[in-house]
Amino acid sequence: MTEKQPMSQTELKRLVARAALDYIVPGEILGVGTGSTVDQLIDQLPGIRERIPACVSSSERSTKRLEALGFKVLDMNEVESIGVYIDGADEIDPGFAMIKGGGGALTREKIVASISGKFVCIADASKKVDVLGRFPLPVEVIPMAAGAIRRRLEALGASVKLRDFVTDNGCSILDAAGLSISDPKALEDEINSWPGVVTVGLFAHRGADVLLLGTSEGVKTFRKAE
Ligand SMILES: O=C(CO)[C@H](O)[C@H](O)COP(=O)(O)O
Repeated sequence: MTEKQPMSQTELKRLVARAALDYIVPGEILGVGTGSTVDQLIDQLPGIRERIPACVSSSERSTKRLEALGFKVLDMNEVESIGVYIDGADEIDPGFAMIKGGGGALTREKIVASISGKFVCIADASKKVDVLGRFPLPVEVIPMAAGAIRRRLEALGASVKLRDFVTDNGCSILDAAGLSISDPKALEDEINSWPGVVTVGLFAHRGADVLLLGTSEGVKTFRKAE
């Protein structure tokens, strides 16, 4: 008898992406995030094309992929609200606060999420943690402030690296490792208050509403407590 092989991370991502299709409301504009899990989602959207009149995307990368598949991508200024936003995460805690921005799209992700009624997070099981901070926290900054923000993050105990990357907004990203984030809302507020910070990749005030987690036993669905 052949033993069943464990699913690869890519297969888990495909699985949760497929499960997210059920959350798409026919006729509503869809908010589309960024990353390898979302790429799996985008690749499955043509199968339900007739349900999606248009999308709002959180990055040039996702926009290109959506447009290549023939989807209409609206500028966010043309849209007042979005029903459902589907995106991945680098980490998610039991309160549904997330670290995002591993792919560098944190600011636009936060903007699109802010006008979305429901945030559906799609992630493989490795992303679920008890306390945020194992994944380095991305902070998008105005380039001239990078040194000052780095020092402030180091004062919090982080070890900080400047990412070799320019965001879609023409800004820089600092990755702050070694923070154990027990109060994500307070840290989100604090870092966002520093002059020169565009966005911190903590999504605590606007966390996820639904988590679709890809596990070896299949997709597990978690809903945020009211
Ligand atoms: O926040 C993000 C991009 O800015 C992504 O959602 C996050 O990095 C997860 O990516 P992946 O699905 O590739 O693991």
